[in-house]
Amino acid sequence: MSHAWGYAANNGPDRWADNFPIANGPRQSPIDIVPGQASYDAGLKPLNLQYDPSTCLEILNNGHSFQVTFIDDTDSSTLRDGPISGVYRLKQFHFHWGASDDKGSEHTVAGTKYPAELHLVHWNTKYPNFGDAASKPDGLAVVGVFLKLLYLNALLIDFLSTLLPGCLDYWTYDGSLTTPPLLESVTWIVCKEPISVSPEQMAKFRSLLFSAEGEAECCMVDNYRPPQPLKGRPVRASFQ
Ligand SMILES: NS(=O)(=O)c1ccc2oc(=S)[nH]c2c1
Ligand SMILES: [Zn+2]
Repeated sequence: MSHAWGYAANNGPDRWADNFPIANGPRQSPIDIVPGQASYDAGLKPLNLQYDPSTCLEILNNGHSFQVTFIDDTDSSTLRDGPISGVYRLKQFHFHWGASDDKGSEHTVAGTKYPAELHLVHWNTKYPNFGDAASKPDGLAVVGVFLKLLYLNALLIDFLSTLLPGCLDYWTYDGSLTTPPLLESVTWIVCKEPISVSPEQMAKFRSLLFSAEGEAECCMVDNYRPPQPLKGRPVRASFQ
């Protein structure tokens, strides 16, 4: 039976535990990152991200976000080093955002919400595919990048906009998918430095629809899960 989970009052994050009891598990995501409580780990390596844009397969509205999916049958777009060992392949990236600029990110930094958050989803190639990896404690690695608004003219912002910040300092902790099935298989890597987005780009996000054709139009906004209990987990920083 397919679970009709969503972000509305009757099927949103507070109701997910009804069908996905792991929602109250020991390593749920997102979390509030408190920089002063993160411990610097000199053993953490710099992130090694190698992306080949030609392996982009399709852009789709999956009813919860819009997602850019990649061909993941070779090591053409990968994540190595950082807090992980081995090679993880990029499967897809997607975003979470708010109805207004004061909310939208899933992770927060000392309580601060950003207007949106990018998730670059990778799976551990020691497993045969994403689906199998998603059920393993070291199966997935998601790089989270905060988006902040920059009020520049459209030409300049298009020139500036990239998927990754210049500085790849990050926090890392063991967590989960932030949407059902909420599997506790994600090594989270959250970049300290946000990337910039224009008001026009944010407006485009907010013009997407949760609803399918023929249904009453419902704008895709506030598709974020709020921070979950840390339950004693360590949060490490790659920077001092
Ligand atoms: N929001 S997220 O934790 O990056 C994430 C990543 C991949 C996913 O696949 C399914 S299914 N739900 C997912 C949630
Ligand atoms: Zn996500």
